[in-house]
Amino acid sequence: MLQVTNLTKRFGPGLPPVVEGLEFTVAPGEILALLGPSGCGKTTTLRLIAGFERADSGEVRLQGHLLTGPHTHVPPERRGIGFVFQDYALFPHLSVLGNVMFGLAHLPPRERKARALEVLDLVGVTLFKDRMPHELSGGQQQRVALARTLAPAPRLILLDEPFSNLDVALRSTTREEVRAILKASGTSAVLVTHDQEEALSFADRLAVMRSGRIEQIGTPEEVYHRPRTPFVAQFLGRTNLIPAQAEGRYAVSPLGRLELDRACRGQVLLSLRPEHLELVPANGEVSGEVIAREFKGHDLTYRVRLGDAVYLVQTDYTKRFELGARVRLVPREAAVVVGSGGPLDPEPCPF
Ligand SMILES: Nc1ncnc2c1ncn2[C@@H]1O[C@H](COP(=O)(O)OP(=O)(O)OP(=O)(O)O)[C@@H](O)[C@H]1O
Repeated sequence: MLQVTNLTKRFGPGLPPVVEGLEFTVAPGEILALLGPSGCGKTTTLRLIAGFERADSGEVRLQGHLLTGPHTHVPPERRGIGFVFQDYALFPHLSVLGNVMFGLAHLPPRERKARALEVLDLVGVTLFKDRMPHELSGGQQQRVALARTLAPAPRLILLDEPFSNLDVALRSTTREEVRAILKASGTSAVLVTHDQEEALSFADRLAVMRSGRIEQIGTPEEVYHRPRTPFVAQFLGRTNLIPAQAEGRYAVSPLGRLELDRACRGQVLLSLRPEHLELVPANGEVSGEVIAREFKGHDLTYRVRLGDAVYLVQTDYTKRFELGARVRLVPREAAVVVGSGGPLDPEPCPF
């Protein structure tokens, strides 16, 4: 559906690129999330795809048609792409129905109304069709904004932090609903967010961006469980980064002998998430000390000092260890190799 090739953008001569050499595709009906810290170029990428910004180099194609290229810049209104912004941007002087009909000016009046009612029904706000935007809750306004974007049946929808103005509870339900609506209508989408949980739960695939580049792209499970760099491992939730000496499928580490997710040799940096470690009472072996405990309702997170390092371990709420308890850290999963140990590696891992 969407193909982005080698896309690069600078905001001035001599300035570093804000987006550099971006490459990704979005399949028909697929939802891709662009995730990354503030300022890494997510919104600029969306604006380049929408045509609000001109690229310095690279291509954007929709269903094979060139929209952005060396000598091509199709204007935003002729791209067949919908856009949902963070602040909904509903027209305050138009009713819900009026807002949704606005983007359908090309249709005869009767068809406009019928199509608007159809999408209002799809997003579940038909009851509010005659209300003004200020008479709706944030979540309802967001659904109307989505209806307005869906009404002209765009081939692709770009969503820029669309849930960030909603409170936590409304946010997750609206997110689920919007995902279901996109799936029901078979619309492809690119979502920009800096919220890891949102990207993991909303997207079919996600791209983790850093300083204008994609550091890793894959399904949420792949990127979460098999991060390929320390940055990706740390950005997608909490993790323990552990230096170790690899020898095939195992490594010697401060936690003892660890199984690795792939064969490697030499100094490596490993990632083990807090939920992939278990705490066991120690009986004289090499042990760590529980130095902090954080109760989070359904689970507990412990901080354990072992040697010079402090490790995070997440256990279920039934595992109780007192502060000062001596414990052993036992991995429940293979450690993930996320980096080589440094320039002195005799045979560094191939990344
Ligand atoms: N029109 C512009 N002129 C100059 N610099 C810009 C312009 N738009 C964005 N930038 C810069 O480009 C960089 C990337 O901005 P962008 O908005 O794409 O990041 P982002 O990842 O979406 O961040 P956030 O999560 O904070 O919205 C920032 O350093 C920003 O200041």
